[in-house]
Amino acid sequence: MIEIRQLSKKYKDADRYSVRNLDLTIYEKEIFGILGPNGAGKTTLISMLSSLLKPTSGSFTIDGLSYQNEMKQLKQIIGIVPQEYALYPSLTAFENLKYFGSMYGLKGSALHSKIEEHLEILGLGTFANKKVHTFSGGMKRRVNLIAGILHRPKVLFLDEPTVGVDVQSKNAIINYLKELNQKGTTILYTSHHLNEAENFCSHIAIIDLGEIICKGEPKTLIKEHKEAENLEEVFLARTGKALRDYA
Ligand SMILES: Nc1ncnc2c1ncn2[C@@H]1O[C@H](COP(=O)(O)OP(=O)(O)OP(=O)(O)O)[C@@H](O)[C@H]1O
Repeated sequence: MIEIRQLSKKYKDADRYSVRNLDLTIYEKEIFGILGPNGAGKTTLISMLSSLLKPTSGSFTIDGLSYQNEMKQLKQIIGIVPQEYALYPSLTAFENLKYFGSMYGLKGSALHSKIEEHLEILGLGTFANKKVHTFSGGMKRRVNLIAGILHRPKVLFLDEPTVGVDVQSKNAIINYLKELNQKGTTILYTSHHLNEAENFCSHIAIIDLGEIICKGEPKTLIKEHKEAENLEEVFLARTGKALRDYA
């Protein structure tokens, strides 16, 4: 489904690669977690795959479509939920979602009922006509999520979709994503919540300094690390305890 070959990114004027010669295959219907310390290259990787950032070298295909030659078709089959809210604060939740839906060619009563349905599922039905700047962080995260999936993408990219939200919102978001996955959406997400990733992901890769240092099913990785009882302990065993500060 997603074939990544020798993908690299070096930002202008940077003295090191943020993603380096990365090879990875993600299969259809997987929930794949990209985990790693601060500055490991998670956002850089997901931004390249979701066509927000141009790779320095290497290639990838999504559902057989190449980012170099078939970008237009590729953009139609992916959904993006970025780390920063991509919402207009002075518009209502409904108006925001109408705008995002129309960007994907959705319109009329079909779009309206889709928006209402999703707002309802994510507990925002009664807030449809309230301006987004009045929303809490958890409410904004849920609207941000709906904006990325209204067009029913085959592949969904999410960059830390549960950062800064309470347990209830996190629960609603994760359950909703599981449902989408069961209906056939392949999910690639980044997170620092290793407990969440352990339960949510079918497969994970830990990256550090732009390279994959281990990958597999969470349960298998925990078994392979004799000293580890959970994914967080695998993570610390593989990435160490040193702080990661780069500028
Ligand atoms: N626009 C940019 N220009 C230069 N360097 C950048 C830019 N964006 C990111 N970097 C650098 O690239 C590296 C990878 O950053 P990236 O944001 O991809 O990491 P991350 O794993 O998502 O980190 P975090 O967990 O903190 O979000 C870091 O060293 C960062 O400083």
